[in-house]
Amino acid sequence: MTEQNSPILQPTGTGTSLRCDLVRPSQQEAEAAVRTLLLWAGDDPDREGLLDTPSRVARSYRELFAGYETDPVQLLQRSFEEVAGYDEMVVLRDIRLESHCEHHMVPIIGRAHIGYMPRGRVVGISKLARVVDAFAKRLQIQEKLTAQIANAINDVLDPLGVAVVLEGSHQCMTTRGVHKTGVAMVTSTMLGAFRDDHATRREFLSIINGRANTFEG
Ligand SMILES: Nc1nc2c(ncn2[C@@H]2O[C@H](COP(=O)(O)OP(=O)(O)OP(=O)(O)O)[C@@H](O)[C@H]2O)c(=O)[nH]1
Ligand SMILES: [Zn+2]
Repeated sequence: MTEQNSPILQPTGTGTSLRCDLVRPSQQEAEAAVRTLLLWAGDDPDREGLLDTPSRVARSYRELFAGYETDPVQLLQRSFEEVAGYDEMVVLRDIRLESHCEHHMVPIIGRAHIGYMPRGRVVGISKLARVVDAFAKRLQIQEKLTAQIANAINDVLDPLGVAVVLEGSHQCMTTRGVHKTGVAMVTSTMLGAFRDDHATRREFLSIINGRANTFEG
């Protein structure tokens, strides 16, 4: 099924706008779907412990997939020009990453590292972490997530360059399927100076590698 005709809300293109032509089912319909899955798993949705599970899962989905409600462009709109001529790279490393893979709907846990070379304007650093969440709290593959974060920062801030590196542990590989633990998927998108200038890229990579490289998957 292609992105064009997929019946779920999802980002288009490089990923800052959402399809709005899709109708969200009611809470009641979502709960009925969870009930069906409980039966499918082989359990009894009417036993005491599972009675509230459909409504909990529906609420939990709102939280886990809150990124569909967030506009990353808006998050990056507020920037500051009073930086006393600061024109070196800004790096935010080890941003906790929590996402869900679009194939199995199980967690991807890891870290994001973001660098950019400001062109006279900087953004509040928490906004970079919020942009990670805006895209991560959707159904994702890691390559697309990486590109979306980098492209959003590049499009809105128009910096001299952007670098995004993600390290992710995919639970669809650790708790099911091939069952390989301790595997990190590493993806990167380098734009502008980080793509064209080897020294800039090296400086960024040495900054993000200057610490213990472990995370809980
Ligand atoms: N490239 C990429 N692959 C991913 C990502 N997350 C999960 N996958 C892979 O997506 C693939 C889906 O493959 P399928 O053969 O359709 O699904 P499956 O039968 O459940 O595959 P197994 O996981 O091998 O059991 C698997 O190889 C996953 O490891 C991701 O972020 N990027
Ligand atoms: Zn998966």
